[in-house]
Amino acid sequence: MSQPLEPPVTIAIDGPSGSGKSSVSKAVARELGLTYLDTGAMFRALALWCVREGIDLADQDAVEQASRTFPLEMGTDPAAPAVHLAGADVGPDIRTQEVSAVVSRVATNLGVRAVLRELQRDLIRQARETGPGIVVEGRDITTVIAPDAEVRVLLTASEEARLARRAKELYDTADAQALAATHDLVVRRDQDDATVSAFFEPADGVVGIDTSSLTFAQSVAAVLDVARSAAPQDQQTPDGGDR
Ligand SMILES: Nc1ncnc2c1ncn2[C@@H]1O[C@H](COP(=O)(O)OP(=O)(O)O)[C@@H](O)[C@H]1O
Ligand SMILES: Nc1ccn([C@H]2C[C@H](O)[C@@H](COP(=O)(O)OP(=O)(O)O)O2)c(=O)n1
Repeated sequence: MSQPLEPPVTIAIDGPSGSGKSSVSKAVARELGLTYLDTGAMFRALALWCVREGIDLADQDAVEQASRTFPLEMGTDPAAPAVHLAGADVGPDIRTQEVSAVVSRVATNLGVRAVLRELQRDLIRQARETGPGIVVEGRDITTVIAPDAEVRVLLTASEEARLARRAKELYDTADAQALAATHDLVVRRDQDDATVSAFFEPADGVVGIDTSSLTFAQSVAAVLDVARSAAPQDQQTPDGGDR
């Protein structure tokens, strides 16, 4: 039997759009009794805030300034991961196609990334100080935000599988029309996002899991297997070879 995970633990999960990050991360957090942070929701909330405040997304300095002051509150309960702006629940608002279409403009702003990086690290630190740990998902968690996480996973899936999942989610079908409508929200967005983060190939020490031909339950089980077989840090080889 593998070594059990010893708290506090950070499970970092990255991957492209539709690879299963959000749904799998929430399920893993619930199963292991950990909290959950959706870092994509932070970029989405900032994009929504800028749209509502009339801040030009092309004005890099203005958007960076907004990222320092916008009234964001992130919930970390995996059963109900709420996102609030100025006290109002914006969970559904940040996932509209309007926000999805522009969020990469905010996420590719390097000033914004530096500001949100500190917020994300603070939330991880708090979770580790006050509980057994956290599952954090995004594009650069395994590489930039928490490269020292006890468990690091990159979820991937073929473009075809990812498009079909998103189309089914949005249009309840993956017919040709739905796939075409989803293309911009998945493929174009990933191309843009990949200019500032590397999330198509696992970095050194990161376990890659291809979910293309897995069911949702199998994807969750695969990540739980990786988590449960991660040896405590002090028992790992210097090059992380036993991850
Ligand atoms: N094998 C699978 N692994 C993960 N998610 C899957 C799988 N098959 C279908 N899905 C579905 O794909 C959709 C996209 O998953 P999501 O977690 O939103 O991805 P991401 O956060 O990476 O964009 C969800 O509706 C999810 O339930
Ligand atoms: N750590 C992160 C998380 C998300 N992003 C970007 C990538 C996406 O365009 C947006 C929204 O991310 P989100 O994970 O919600 O996207 P999807 O679940 O794939 O639709 O933010 C990022 O650049 N870095």
